[in-house]
Amino acid sequence: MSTQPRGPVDSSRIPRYAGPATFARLPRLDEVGSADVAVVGVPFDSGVSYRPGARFGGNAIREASRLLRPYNPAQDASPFALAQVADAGDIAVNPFNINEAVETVEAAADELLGNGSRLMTLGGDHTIALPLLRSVAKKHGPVALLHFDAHLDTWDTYFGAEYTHGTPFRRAVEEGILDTEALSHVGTRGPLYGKQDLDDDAKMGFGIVTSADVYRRGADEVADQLRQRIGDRPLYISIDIDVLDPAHAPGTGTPEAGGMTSRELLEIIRGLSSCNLVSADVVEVAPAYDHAEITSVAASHTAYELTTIMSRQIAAAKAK
Ligand SMILES: N=C(N)NCCCC(=O)O
Ligand SMILES: [Zn+2]
Ligand SMILES: [Zn+2]
Repeated sequence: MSTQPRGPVDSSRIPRYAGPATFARLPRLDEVGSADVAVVGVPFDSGVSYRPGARFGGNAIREASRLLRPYNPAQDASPFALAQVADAGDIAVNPFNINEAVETVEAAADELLGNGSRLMTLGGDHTIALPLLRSVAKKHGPVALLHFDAHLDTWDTYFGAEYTHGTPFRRAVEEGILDTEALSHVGTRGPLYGKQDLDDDAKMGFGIVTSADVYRRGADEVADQLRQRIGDRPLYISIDIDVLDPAHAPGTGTPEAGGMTSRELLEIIRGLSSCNLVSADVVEVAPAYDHAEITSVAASHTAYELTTIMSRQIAAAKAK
């Protein structure tokens, strides 16, 4: 882009609580024409196995993101000046037909990615990671996956349904859209259906860094290990906000005790800033169970760090 990116509304002139919410008060995509990073919402939660409400997650994250500021000291970058980041609004998905919804998300992602954007998707339940990965793989080939979640999400079916929030990554492995040399779950914990869940997961190629591992080894060491595994492969990061302890993210549908702190999550992400991040999602924010925006604030900062990584890389590529 020859012109300077258009950044967020200036919160020193227009109070940050005024006006309709876009992510980080950024311009809408239709105001700037095209974007290097498109922030897109997917208000869909028909794939959940327990508490519903993640369909409201994207807008809750946008509301909570009003307080984000333009300079990110943790990555020494001004993400919205380095690249054009814009809010692409929501993908209008059918809440009554999961298969159709999955197709709609894939088609919408194809269009945004086809216009040269990287995607920062705000969920929505975790079902939507599958069509997003399909779309990213069409562009980049099989991608490395870093999956932050309390859950494996490699289960097979629920009530006979193959597209649910507990099954996206098994489907993705079956479809050959993931690089099975570089698949990791981070933050896993809690009861499973049986030991077989772990055996199946390992056969698919996943490595696991549990929530307890993060606590014992610390964020820097975990990030180092993940970076080595990923190398320079195109990377997709999928963040289920229930990776955080319910104290840090009460507003979610399937909470599990013993999770990571938001500080640990943010520090691990920052430690991945040199990775080739091609797109990312933050999912499973269900504001009806939230208090004082605890969960949506954590999610907005998570998306901010991910966006910063993408913007820095876009700027570095343009400078070459
Ligand atoms: N992806 C999330 N958040 N949860 C999956 C839980 C699936 C289950 O109920 O066993
Ligand atoms: Zn989960
Ligand atoms: Zn999940």
